[in-house]
Amino acid sequence: MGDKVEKIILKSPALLKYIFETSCFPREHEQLKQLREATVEKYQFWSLMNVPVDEGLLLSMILKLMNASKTLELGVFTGYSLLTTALALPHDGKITAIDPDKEAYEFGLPYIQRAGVDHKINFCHSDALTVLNDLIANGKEEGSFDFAFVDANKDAYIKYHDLLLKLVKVGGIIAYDNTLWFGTVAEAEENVEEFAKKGRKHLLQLNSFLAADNRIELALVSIGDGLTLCRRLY
Ligand SMILES: C[S@@+](CC[C@H](N)C(=O)[O-])C[C@H]1O[C@@H](n2cnc3c(N)ncnc32)[C@H](O)[C@@H]1O
Repeated sequence: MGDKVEKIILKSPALLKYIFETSCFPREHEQLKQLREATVEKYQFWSLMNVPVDEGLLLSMILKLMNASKTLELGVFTGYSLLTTALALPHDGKITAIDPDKEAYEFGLPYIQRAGVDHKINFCHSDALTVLNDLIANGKEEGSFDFAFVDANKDAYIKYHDLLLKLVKVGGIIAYDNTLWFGTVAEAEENVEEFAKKGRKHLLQLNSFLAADNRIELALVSIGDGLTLCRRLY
């Protein structure tokens, strides 16, 4: 399936090359570059799970614009978006990062350490639903997070949404990755390759759900594989 999957939504290779070469690669932090390259070498096809460089730069810009200092990261893998976030937060910033795959996180950890930002990360080797429910149950964390980046199992995004709306402060952002699912959300089901069908269904449900949710302000950005930004209104 590898050759057929293009995660990046922009389908003009020349324009994509131009954007990456002029504005993205020259601005990518050295440790992010090394992490991205090492992830490709080790994980081959699955390295596509790292957020692409242009999306990383956008996430960094958003975090800095909103002066975020406390965030949640659901779905870490080797940590491209995690390192991006850790670099964007102030020295005393804190990230609760959750993933049941500790091995991938540990693969990326030396790059995070070399960037000098590992002290900002609390890695939870767990499933995100458990950690989010625990954070709510402990009674001190509701409304305390500035930002949440959700790039984990797509079948639970709607469940995460209700919990995250409790944990993120009013005015805070919940960002969902892969909301255009290789562009398949706009294709008829019979034209979608088998491996993409399940995810497409979950993302179609999420996109309709978010569009009707009056608790948030919404912007679906066609960058990477689609990034939906939700700002908590009340
Ligand atoms: C697309 S990758 C994350 C990529 C990462 N954001 C990056 O930029 O490198 C998805 C990750 O979600 C994790 N995941 C799967 N199920 C999960 C769950 N229930 N809770 C938290 N993370 C989960 C997987 O182990 C995988 O590492």
